[in-house]
Amino acid sequence: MGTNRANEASELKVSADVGRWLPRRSSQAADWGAGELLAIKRGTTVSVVIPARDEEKTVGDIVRTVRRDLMETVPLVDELLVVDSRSQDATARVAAEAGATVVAQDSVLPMLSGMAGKGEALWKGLAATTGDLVVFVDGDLYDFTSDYVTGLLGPLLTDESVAYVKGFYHRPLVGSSGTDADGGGRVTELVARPLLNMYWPELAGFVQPLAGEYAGRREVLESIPFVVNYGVEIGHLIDILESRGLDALAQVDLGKRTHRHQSTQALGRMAGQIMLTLFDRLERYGRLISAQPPATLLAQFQRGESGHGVSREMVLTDLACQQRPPLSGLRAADGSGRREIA
Ligand SMILES: O=c1ccn([C@@H]2O[C@H](COP(=O)(O)OP(=O)(O)O)[C@@H](O)[C@H]2O)c(=O)[nH]1
Ligand SMILES: O=C(O)[C@@H](COP(=O)(O)O)O[C@H]1O[C@H](CO)[C@@H](O)[C@H](O)[C@H]1O
Repeated sequence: MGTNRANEASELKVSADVGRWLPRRSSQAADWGAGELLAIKRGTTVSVVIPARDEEKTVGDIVRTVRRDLMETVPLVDELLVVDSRSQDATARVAAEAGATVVAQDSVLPMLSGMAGKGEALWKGLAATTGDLVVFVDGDLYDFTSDYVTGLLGPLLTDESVAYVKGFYHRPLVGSSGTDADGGGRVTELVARPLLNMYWPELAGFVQPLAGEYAGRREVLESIPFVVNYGVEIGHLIDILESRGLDALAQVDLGKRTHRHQSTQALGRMAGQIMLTLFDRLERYGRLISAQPPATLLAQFQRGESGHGVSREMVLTDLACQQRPPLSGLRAADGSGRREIA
């Protein structure tokens, strides 16, 4: 099997474009200090948006860290919003007590019927904030530091040709039997990376294409649709590549990222959502025309009362790729010209 490490002389190589992109658009969080960025920031405003569904255990520390380091000590961040994504726990209270502005996902743009999903929370967070630059940080992180935010802002504040920055990190998989130092990112390694390398090899240089920490210019984020479920990240990457080119994208090494892990079956549903998003983009951008559109119903089997002759419970989920339109279109329709339209 033709396998080689990139630094060995061998016939296998990523494309010349990716080879040029990697050193030019990859950096480290340590390259960007909060004080230096504050000096560069001037009139540019920054919003941090945290999508949070049932994150009472972790969201408070993340909020306190952003407030302490990047709003009180160095006022780099102007707005800190937690989007309470239909939580059943004390996420909203914990986030508010820690100093965040909190908005219920379904209360944003209430004229629209609410939808469930991470992408919905992110899109509503974008609508409910006003910053020129928007930083998205997951609410289930255990080792978040404010370097995540300064690292993501660095390329955006120092290079106007950069539109969108993804974090990357080592991703331990923490389980009951111990920690696998690089076992995390299971859907990334098993689904997203292989498919992106097959159909969008221009994106092969992204170390963590599904990273939940990323930042972008508002005008860019408001110009693209948001898949309302876990397909949101892969949808962003493909849409921005197609609309603005690879050089508008960058990535920053944020060190290590530990987060709450979902079950294998939950990741199966996530994988299906990501695949359906990718198939939707394959059709949208003419990279693959399928005679038969993929089905969206996923059947999974769990221990449970017998049925269907297989002595397991069959659990059905519709993974359809539903999406919100670019916010810029809503704003135009709203006619108010107001940046915040929620
Ligand atoms: O419907 C949802 C699903 C997820 N999330 C949040 O999105 C982030 C990433 O989701 P999750 O941890 O479930 O994904 P994973 O990191 O396991 O891939 C977390 O802060 C979740 O609370 C959300 O706000 N709404
Ligand atoms: O990268 C992945 O494979 C998944 C699952 O990570 P783990 O295997 O639980 O470490 O996590 C990411 O994927 C989601 C879909 O794009 C993002 O929304 C999450 O923020 C990100 O953690």
